[in-house]
Amino acid sequence: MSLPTHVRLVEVGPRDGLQNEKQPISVADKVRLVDDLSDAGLSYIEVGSFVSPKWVPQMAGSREVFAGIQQRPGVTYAALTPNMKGFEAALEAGVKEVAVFAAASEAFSQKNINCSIGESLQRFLPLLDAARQQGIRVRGYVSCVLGCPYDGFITPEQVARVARDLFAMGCYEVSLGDTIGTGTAGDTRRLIEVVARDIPRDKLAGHFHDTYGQALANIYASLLEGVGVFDSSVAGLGGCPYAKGATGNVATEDVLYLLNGLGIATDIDLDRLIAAGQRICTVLGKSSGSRVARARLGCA
Ligand SMILES: CC(C)(COP(=O)([O-])OP(=O)([O-])OC[C@H]1O[C@@H](n2cnc3c(N)ncnc32)[C@H](O)[C@@H]1OP(=O)([O-])[O-])[C@@H](O)C(=O)NCCC(=O)NCCSC(=O)C[C@@](C)(O)CC(=O)[O-]
Repeated sequence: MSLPTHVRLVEVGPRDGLQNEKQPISVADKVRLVDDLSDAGLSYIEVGSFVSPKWVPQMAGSREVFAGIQQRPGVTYAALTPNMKGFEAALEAGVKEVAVFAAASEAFSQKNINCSIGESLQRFLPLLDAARQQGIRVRGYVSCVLGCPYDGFITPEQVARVARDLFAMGCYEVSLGDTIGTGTAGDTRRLIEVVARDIPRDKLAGHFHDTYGQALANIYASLLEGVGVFDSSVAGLGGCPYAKGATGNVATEDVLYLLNGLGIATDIDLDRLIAAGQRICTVLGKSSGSRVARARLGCA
């Protein structure tokens, strides 16, 4: 299979990247991050989540962040919504695209959203119905596709069942999340092969955490399998509050460098992206998780 000529990057830094940060981050800093990312050319930005503030306190200000950002034409600003309550809050905040999130592992589903996989899918049904009526697009996530922090090994067939259900329910795209970053390129190819029996490859996305340093290899493997959408996080920020020890998503800067090297178009400006990452890293008081940013800034 030949490589795609264009790839869409879904920037999850403001959501996945920040949700696990313990220190308070001001709405102004979050707004600045989102605006910096759209300035850099990102066309899809996950801005926040409408989840319980008791579960993920850092996302409590998502409504204010949506109110503060400059919404540029052609850019999708999305939010996670686990249930109808979250969906309604997102609508009130003017959100035009949302994502629901399920897991391939029962234990992770319980820890993350306090219900079984089956119950989570039932919860999403009215949300997807309401979204259809309102003309809101819904993206679907499946977590733990290449391993679970509680259940360990996950088969591609387990993932395929949940992905197929999300797609059949009306999610226009399903993002396959290697939540704990243990997957390898071989695992990734086998996973896509199995999931693609039910879902067209151009409706799949890859979401790779870089815990074991395999994320770029897994993205390359996914490209070879015909997947052309990847989630990434500026400066490699992040981690999941319900997956202890998991590091951030693959850094957007590093993915962009890979894609540029393959001659795959993205319309993203690497220098501006690095600057956006540096600014938020300064706010957080940490160094960038992007190898490319560190090399370019002379601090590799
Ligand atoms: C799903 C629930 C709400 C269930 O949590 P629950 O406790 O079972 O919910 P409940 O319906 O029993 O309600 C309990 C309380 O939460 C409130 N509540 C209920 N829903 C909402 C809402 N939407 N927004 C705000 N508040 C809400 C509700 O009003 C009530 O408030 P109280 O009466 O106690 O004051 C909870 O477990 C939750 O919020 N979980 C979110 C976890 C999360 O955000 N995890 C990180 C995102 S997933 C991820 O990072 C993985 C991903 C996507 O990146 C891919 C990958 O890497 O794998």
